[in-house]
Amino acid sequence: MNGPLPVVPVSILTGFLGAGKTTLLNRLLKDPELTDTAVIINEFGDVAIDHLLVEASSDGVIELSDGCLCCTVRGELVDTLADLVDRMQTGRIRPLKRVVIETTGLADPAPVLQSVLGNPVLAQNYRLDGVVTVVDAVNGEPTIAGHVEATKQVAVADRLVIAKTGLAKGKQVSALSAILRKLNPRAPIIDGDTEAAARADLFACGLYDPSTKTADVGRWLQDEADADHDHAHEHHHNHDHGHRHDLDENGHRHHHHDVNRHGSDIRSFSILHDRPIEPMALEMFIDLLRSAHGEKLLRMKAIVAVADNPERPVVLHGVQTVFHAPERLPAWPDPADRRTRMVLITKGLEEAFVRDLFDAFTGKPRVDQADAQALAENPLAVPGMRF
Ligand SMILES: Nc1nc2c(ncn2[C@@H]2O[C@H](COP(=O)(O)OP(=O)(O)OP(=O)(O)O)[C@@H](O)[C@H]2O)c(=O)[nH]1
Repeated sequence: MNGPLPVVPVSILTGFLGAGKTTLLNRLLKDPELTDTAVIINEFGDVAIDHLLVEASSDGVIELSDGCLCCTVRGELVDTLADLVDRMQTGRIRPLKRVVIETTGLADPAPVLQSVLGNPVLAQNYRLDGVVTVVDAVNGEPTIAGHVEATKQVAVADRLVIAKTGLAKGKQVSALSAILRKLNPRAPIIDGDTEAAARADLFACGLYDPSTKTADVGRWLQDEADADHDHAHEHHHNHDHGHRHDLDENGHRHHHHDVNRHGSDIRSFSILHDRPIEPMALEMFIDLLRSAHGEKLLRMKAIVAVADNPERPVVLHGVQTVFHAPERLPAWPDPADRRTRMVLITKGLEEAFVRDLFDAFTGKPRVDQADAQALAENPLAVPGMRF
């Protein structure tokens, strides 16, 4: 390619677990204005599902499922952005018009911003063109109250999109809007069901300017810039280790090592299953998990081979106590891998318990475990949850 490449705008799409980021992205990617957009998805956990569900051409979606935001950001994200420049320069891909980075729901957005804003090499080819934060109309208020990451995601935003307004009750949306306004006085609040949330210009925010945000935002970014220096040194010695980071109540980040733990009791794990699952067994497993432990289930995402039609997998989404209506896909996104994959992010709920429950319903025998028949006698049911 001749001549310098145009500087590519980078958008950050964030929001807590299950808020509706991928749904919004899928809608936006239908806008022809967003052709030649690269999407970088960072998933928390060891089995990635999101990239299968983003309806863009597969070579336009890059998956970073390292699981650790600050490692990913300092390493893989920067490498990925640099690699895209290289591919554009050597003509292997067409010049990109935009890059969208969808963070994990548990992401502290400050390190993501800092790595794009603060990297002198990337700054030659990219400019940070704004942060879009999705907030769940139903779960948003308790989520912000309970998770400092969610507060930070709101505070750094240039645009706040409230998703699932159609599911909200009473004054839920106005109460949530008042909270958002306090945390972020300037960002427009957009109803996710309106046309404004379906057009590419949602992403065109103009050069990211922390001075338009609350004083907290500037402080968090400064913390990251300072941590960058120490962290680079630390990683030089510890690169192969897992990693976790906790935020204290002021949003300061502390580093620890363990790949799938963000808080002391937050865990991510996955379940893989080779054989199609009977619809009834699946239904009962979900019913029991949701009704008995929904509060501890921050997120559940699954692509499932159901025995009644294994060629057409079912996608399941659980967000705390809310289970969304299951969706039948027309076919497997990757025909070479038709295994059931389930990713769970829990707070205070043990992996072994969930695995045993799943095994009981899918027929894996265990002498010390109630079988599916016994568990089936539990009369709990989720309205609308039928396969
Ligand atoms: N009714 C309704 N459901 C929605 C809306 N937005 C998202 N959902 C549902 O909410 C669930 C989670 O949506 P996703 O888009 O996967 O959420 P996410 O923020 O990408 O989730 P993570 O990547 O796990 O953090 C899915 O079942 C969606 O269909 C909305 O505006 N209205």
